[in-house]
Amino acid sequence: MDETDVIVIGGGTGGYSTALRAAALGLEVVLAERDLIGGTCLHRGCIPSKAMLHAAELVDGIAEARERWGVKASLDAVDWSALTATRDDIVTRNHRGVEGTLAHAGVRVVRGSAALTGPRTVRVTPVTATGPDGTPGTGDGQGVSEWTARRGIVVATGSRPRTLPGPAPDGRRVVTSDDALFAPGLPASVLVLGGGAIGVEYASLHRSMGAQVTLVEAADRLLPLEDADVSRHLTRGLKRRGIEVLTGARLEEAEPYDDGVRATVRTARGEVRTLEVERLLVAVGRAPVTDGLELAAAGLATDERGFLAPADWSRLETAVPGIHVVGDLLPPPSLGLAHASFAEGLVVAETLAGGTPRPVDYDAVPRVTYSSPQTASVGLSEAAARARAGDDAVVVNTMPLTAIAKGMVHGQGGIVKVVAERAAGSGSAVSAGSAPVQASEPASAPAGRILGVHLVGPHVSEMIAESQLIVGWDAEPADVAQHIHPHPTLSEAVGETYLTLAGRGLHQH
Ligand SMILES: Cc1cc2nc3c(=O)[nH]c(=O)nc-3n(C[C@H](O)[C@H](O)[C@H](O)COP(=O)(O)OP(=O)(O)OC[C@H]3O[C@@H](n4cnc5c(N)ncnc54)[C@H](O)[C@@H]3O)c2cc1C
Ligand SMILES: NC(=O)c1ccc[n+]([C@@H]2O[C@H](COP(=O)([O-])OP(=O)(O)OC[C@H]3O[C@@H](n4cnc5c(N)ncnc54)[C@H](O)[C@@H]3O)[C@@H](O)[C@H]2O)c1
Repeated sequence: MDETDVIVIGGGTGGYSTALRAAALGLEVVLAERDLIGGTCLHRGCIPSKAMLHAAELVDGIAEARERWGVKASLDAVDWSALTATRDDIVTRNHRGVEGTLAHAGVRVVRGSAALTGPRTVRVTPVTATGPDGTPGTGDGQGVSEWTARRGIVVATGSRPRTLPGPAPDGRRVVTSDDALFAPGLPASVLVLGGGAIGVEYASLHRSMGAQVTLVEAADRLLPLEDADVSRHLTRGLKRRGIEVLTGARLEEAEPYDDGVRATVRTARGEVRTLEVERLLVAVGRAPVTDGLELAAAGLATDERGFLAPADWSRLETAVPGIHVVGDLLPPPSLGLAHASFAEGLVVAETLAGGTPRPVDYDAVPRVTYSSPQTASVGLSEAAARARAGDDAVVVNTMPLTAIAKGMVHGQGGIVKVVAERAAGSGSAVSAGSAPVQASEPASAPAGRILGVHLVGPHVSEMIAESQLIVGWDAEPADVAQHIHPHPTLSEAVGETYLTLAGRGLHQH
């Protein structure tokens, strides 16, 4: 049995970030990975999907150039194999980069499937499989190894697509987000089941590439965890692009046949619709991965949904002292997002090195959907703010992006919505479409601390960063309003929204 300071199980974003930070703090780290370093995000999630969505944006640009700007351009065809080659090259280069960074940091990567054998011990059994992109992972190439962790063990085994009873994914007609990447091409028609981030992004991608798309969501709105106005404006934007959006709808039956899938959907109004589509893409969430981990050997068990919950959220430490958990294996309020897992990795590594890092503030983690239109949010939705602080304690200011010149240039609609605490002693409320706060009354500016910011529209993924600092630093509109936004940019709409909430509105009326 070999000894090390820290053993990390799983080399996705959660695991490798923990390993890197722990090594940087001088700890000896072993990282066990049974597939490819980089995990879901790099090989089957964030990176390949955003690469394809970038190509989709270029395709949409051709239509916009022709229809709005008089550019005599047309789309001949999308060469799927060229598109996926570029995508895979980006993934491969990132994969090599992360492996190189780990090696440089001195992290020892052991290729194999890890199981707990006690509260401080792990066994790693080699696996022979290569990853989905065919690239072999790195490792020591040794046989079964047994490790004792002097400081602690970090479980970062992530998640996989959740499937439903009914036809199993076959990689061709019924697919998950994993299979959709490696399918030989894009279908002419698709039913996307699930209107969370994956469903919305893949519906958007397929539509850009010319497919007929029906998006079916069981809840009464898309992105049901986001602010209701985000769902509303996103739905409007997707419908404008020709995507059929059915919310409050259920898939009753799906029957694969030679060339596709015959699906029966019950709509919110109780109508039964039969759709024949080339592909059914199931995007109904992700399930935590713990198979082969042998948690019980360390005295651990998952919760009823399969997550490994920490007993101490501030240190992300389980009920067994010294065993920590990061990433998609965590239940809510963790968010199933790569950047949340990076933050969790930092907290756990610094804890294991003897520090007392600030816990992750899940309310302040930005959430982005890279569809067309995009959505980007941070902090509380209006409903959550009202539920937490009370109806009278909240003010809201919403501004359409088309109210500013750059929004008109883009011509895609969208909104900036800011949710804030009502300032003490302020009587007036600001809300969508209401009269602006008078500039002559700056002392009675209605808004205090900013609780949430919600954006829908083009490029808003790149615009959320300032609001993330504003929410994270408990800023008030008056603190922000004096900082000037460049003209003409979409970000001006954010600045103008804060100006109004500070009682100094310029253009908003
Ligand atoms: C289509 C899609 C798009 C996404 N887009 C985004 C996005 O744009 N932005 C964003 O923030 N998030 C996005 N996500 C979510 C993001 O991918 C996850 O939150 C993130 O990958 C979680 O990282 P993790 O380290 O917890 O788990 P994973 O990345 O799943 O890594 C876990 C690793 O553990 C390994 N493992 C499992 N069991 C064992 C074992 N017993 N022994 C050894 N190794 C083991 C696995 O092989 C895997 O490599 C997306 C997800 C999907 C599916
Ligand atoms: N841009 C991003 O940050 C990004 C992109 C993709 C994925 N992710 C993350 O990956 C994870 C998985 O994403 P996801 O979209 O699969 O999961 P999700 O849980 O976010 O959304 C799943 C959706 O499917 C719906 N649903 C469930 N069962 C259904 C059914 N039978 N019929 C119709 N609808 C049904 C749910 O109501 C929900 O809205 C999430 O944590 C997500 O945040 C993030």
